[in-house]
Amino acid sequence: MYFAVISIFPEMFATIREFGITGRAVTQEQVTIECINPRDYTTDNYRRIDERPYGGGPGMVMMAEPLSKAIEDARLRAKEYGCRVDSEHCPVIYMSPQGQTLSESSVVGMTYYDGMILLCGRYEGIDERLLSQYVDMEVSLGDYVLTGGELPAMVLMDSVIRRLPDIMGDDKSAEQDSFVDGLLDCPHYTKPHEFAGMAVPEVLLSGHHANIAKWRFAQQVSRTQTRRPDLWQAFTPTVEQAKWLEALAKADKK
Ligand SMILES: Cc1cccc(C(=O)NCC2(NC(=O)c3cccc4nocc34)CCCC2)c1
Repeated sequence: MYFAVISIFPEMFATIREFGITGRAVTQEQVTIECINPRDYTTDNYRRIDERPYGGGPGMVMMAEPLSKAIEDARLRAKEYGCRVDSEHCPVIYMSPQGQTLSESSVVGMTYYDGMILLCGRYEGIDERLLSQYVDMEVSLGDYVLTGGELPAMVLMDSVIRRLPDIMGDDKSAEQDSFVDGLLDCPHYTKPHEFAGMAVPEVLLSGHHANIAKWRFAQQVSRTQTRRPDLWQAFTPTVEQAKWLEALAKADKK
């Protein structure tokens, strides 16, 4: 999968290009992450990419021109990489507080793209005419104020990359399965057996896999009910999980 990131701080993206599972995906060429700096598309001596806002007010606004050239170049590179460069297969996504909030379901949808071109804002934002001309989709990480769109872009890329086929391999984490079915995660334990006077729940030492799976599911259910009643409301159990829920309900009645 091809990612082009348009940002004035390309060095930030070493975080996902050089570490962990995303870094391995890049090394193994399952994923390409190209960083494009709009400053390289300026024509003035000061390499301006921002200007004072029309209408006054604090801060600066990112200019349309350099960003438009950067996006055009990103499209060329995406095409060279083999992407079908249109909004269905390689959208221009603006990381923005005005966007749709990122969710696991929208992440899954993005794994079907050939690629994506991610636009990261800084300062007060980007000239609206650039957005209306080039942006296919605005995506937000959530309702809080940040200094830039780079971290949201990395979160989006991380969540998409880990969902691509052949990335997680045998270390596919249980966490992926749990949250995908809309439940919070169960507790995890590892060596040593004792820590700060606390042992490990006996069932996890029993080697009884069915009981262990039931205990973990029960933990996911109770944690979701207590910590995220909104997720619990929306939870739709599989046939298997519905059976386990019945068994749990019966057990609670005893
Ligand atoms: C709730 C709210 C209202 C008004 C402004 C801002 C704000 O933070 N504005 C600053 C910028 N914020 C983000 O890019 C950004 C922020 C948050 C989540 C995101 N998910 O993707 C990109 C995101 C926009 C231009 C430069 C950074 C936030």
